[in-house]
Amino acid sequence: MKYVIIIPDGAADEPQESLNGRTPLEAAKTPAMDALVAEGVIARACHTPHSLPAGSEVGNMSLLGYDPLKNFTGRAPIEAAAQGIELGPNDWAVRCNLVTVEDQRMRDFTADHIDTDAATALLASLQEVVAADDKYAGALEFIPGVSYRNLLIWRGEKLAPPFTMDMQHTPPHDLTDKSVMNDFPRGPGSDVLVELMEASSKVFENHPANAARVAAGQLPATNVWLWGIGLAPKLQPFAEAYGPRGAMITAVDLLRGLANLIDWQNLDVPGATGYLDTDYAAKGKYAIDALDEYDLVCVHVEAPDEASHEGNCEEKVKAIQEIDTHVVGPLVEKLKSGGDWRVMISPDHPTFLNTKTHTHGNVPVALAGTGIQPDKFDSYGDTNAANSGLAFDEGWRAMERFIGKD
Ligand SMILES: O=C(O)[C@@H](CO)OP(=O)(O)O
Repeated sequence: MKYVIIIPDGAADEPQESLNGRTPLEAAKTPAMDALVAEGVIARACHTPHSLPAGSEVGNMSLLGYDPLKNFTGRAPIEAAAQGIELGPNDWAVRCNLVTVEDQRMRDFTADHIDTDAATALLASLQEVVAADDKYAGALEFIPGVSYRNLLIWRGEKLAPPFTMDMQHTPPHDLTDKSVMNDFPRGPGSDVLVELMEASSKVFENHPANAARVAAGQLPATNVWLWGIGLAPKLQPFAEAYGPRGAMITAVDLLRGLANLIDWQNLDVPGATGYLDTDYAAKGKYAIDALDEYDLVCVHVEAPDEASHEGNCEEKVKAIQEIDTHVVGPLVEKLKSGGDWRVMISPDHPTFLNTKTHTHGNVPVALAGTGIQPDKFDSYGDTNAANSGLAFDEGWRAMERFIGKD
């Protein structure tokens, strides 16, 4: 049996006035996804339990078949796993966005999609300041990632951090256009993170990397925004838990990290950006090739989520259509030319265009292929999922149904 999972990140949404009351998934032309539902089933799943953040970190863990209520220990340590960063039992990882805050409002949680070189230069300067300050005892390491997605590692053996998981922190993509005043890290032990954010403002203010950005008509990175703290998780290898040997295609460290943690191979695809300009066709092609080698191939596409964070309905619909044309269609054609197969399509969480952010709630899940008896639905979308008799209230259990273990 060959298995394919396709994750259109954040694709689930509410009905939109501009789409005549349809949701983006319903308005998009998705013949390949609709055909899968027509020959298979549509269900709904909740991948983000209410007691946890409605984030991709929780949603994707659940989607890959791991109960987040038992396994989730924070977002940043998953991203650290993507970079092969070893975390000891007392080491904390913290997500370190580069952001643009203006007049205490979150103008851009990506600092205008800052380029990786500028991000690296800014973080290197911040690292120098922190390294020279004895009170941090050499315990803090700012690690550049890609663009605005970076990390801070806090080595607990050198200096026990004052915070715990009880500290509250807000993802900057939840703050677009909003005041940041009440959303700095807060609660016991948070002062040190607020202090680092303030220190970064001073270091970045007159930094040459920012000067060059402003001269080029781009927004500067005004400071780091720290969130997503956590300790290293331990996940059972997927092959041990479910059987198939998997591979992941994604542009973002969060999914790469999850893949590393469950012992899947990460496959690099040139042109995969994690944004609206990603090369959808390249992702589809690499996934097709990977099926020759792996039992299971997962393709994650970040674009629908990014369009939602920008409140851009047209781009969201377009991203969904591109996924259908260049990823779902060609992959299903390849699967049907071979032996037994199954496909699952599921977003990780809804991302509402209206609020520009994630929300808890159900996502539509399409399941099709060998041994899956069709239901009465014939198109992929949020309303059909809501009306389906098949629901995975614990979203991670959809994997058991997909693999045939339930
Ligand atoms: O990586 C991130 O910072 C966010 C926004 O880009 O991603 P997601 O919305 O998928 O959590």
